[in-house]
Amino acid sequence: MAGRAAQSPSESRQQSGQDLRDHEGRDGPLEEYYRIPENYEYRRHRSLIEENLYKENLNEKKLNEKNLTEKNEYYKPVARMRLINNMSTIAEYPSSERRSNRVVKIAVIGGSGVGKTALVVRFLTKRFIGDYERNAGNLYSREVQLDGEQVAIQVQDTPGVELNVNGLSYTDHVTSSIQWADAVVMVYSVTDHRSFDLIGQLHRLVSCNHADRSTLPPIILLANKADLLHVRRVDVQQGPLLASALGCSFYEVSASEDSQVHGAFHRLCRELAEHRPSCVLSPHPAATAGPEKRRSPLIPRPKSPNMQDLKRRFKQVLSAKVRTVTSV
Ligand SMILES: Nc1nc2c(ncn2[C@@H]2O[C@H](COP(=O)(O)OP(=O)(O)OP(=O)(O)O)[C@@H](O)[C@H]2O)c(=O)[nH]1
Repeated sequence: MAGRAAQSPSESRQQSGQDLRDHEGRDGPLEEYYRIPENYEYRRHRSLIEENLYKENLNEKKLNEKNLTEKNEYYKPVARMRLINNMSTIAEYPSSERRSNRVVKIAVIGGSGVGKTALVVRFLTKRFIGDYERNAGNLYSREVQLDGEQVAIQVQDTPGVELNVNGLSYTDHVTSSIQWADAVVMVYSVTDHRSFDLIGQLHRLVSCNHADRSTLPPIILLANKADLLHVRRVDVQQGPLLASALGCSFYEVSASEDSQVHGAFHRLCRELAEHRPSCVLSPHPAATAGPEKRRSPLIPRPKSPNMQDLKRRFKQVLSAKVRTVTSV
């Protein structure tokens, strides 16, 4: 472990940490924990608007109530969406009471758009993100039970690597993630032969950049998007053949259908435990560091799309009142 970067590549970029509690893919704790409370300002606006509109026009009040209902409904899905969208700002170490002593660091590398982020999010939250947004490299964290031990798994998502005429094209983030990691997940998409073609070179990149150059870290190869049979471009046999040539485990997975994703990540953690049984896992920083800085427990409240409208209407109501007072 000597010589490894103590901090994750994303650590310095994390502006506002948020806790990721044990959500195990269940809606309950997730909603409960990430629910965004109505704030005072909003409640004040709402009551004033309701009161005045009721006096002014019943139909308009109905319309306003509809808006407010939509607004309240708006919070829940947005809160959940932001869990996904803001995972890069989630604290590396959950402030769970069940604090783990150990940390497993995994880097996920592969071509662009192969589904790295979708796989990480699927593994950590059991949810699928259908939207594509090119990522610049985010760190995700979750606590799990691994062979009876509470372990913090940190997964470093990395920007997509490209293959061009000069060879591999990648950012420093990719190499620093490999240096930081205890284990590596290489991903290609079965729908994109180019992403498969660069796996051999990615493997070389890992062997050149891993902190402990004498031995390779545990590596698994994932063939993602297995659900997209109709646009398949990489034969079923090619993946296992390449994996055995490179000496790594192979899984054909689908982040979209949650096929094999969890099993693959768990297998990697087990391999890691077998690989270095005594010093396999980095000690959890909290176990060695002083008291942890307190982090804000909630995700920043999203801006309401109706707030501008509410403010405008609020002003209208007030100016109407002023007019009434002046005319009296
Ligand atoms: N059908 C299907 N779509 C998937 C699967 N995994 C990912 N996708 C979709 O593929 C697109 C790219 O997924 P991402 O997870 O953003 O890919 P990425 O590798 O992180 O991409 P970069 O940020 O460019 O490196 C998204 O639209 C995902 O919804 C899968 O297993 N099946």
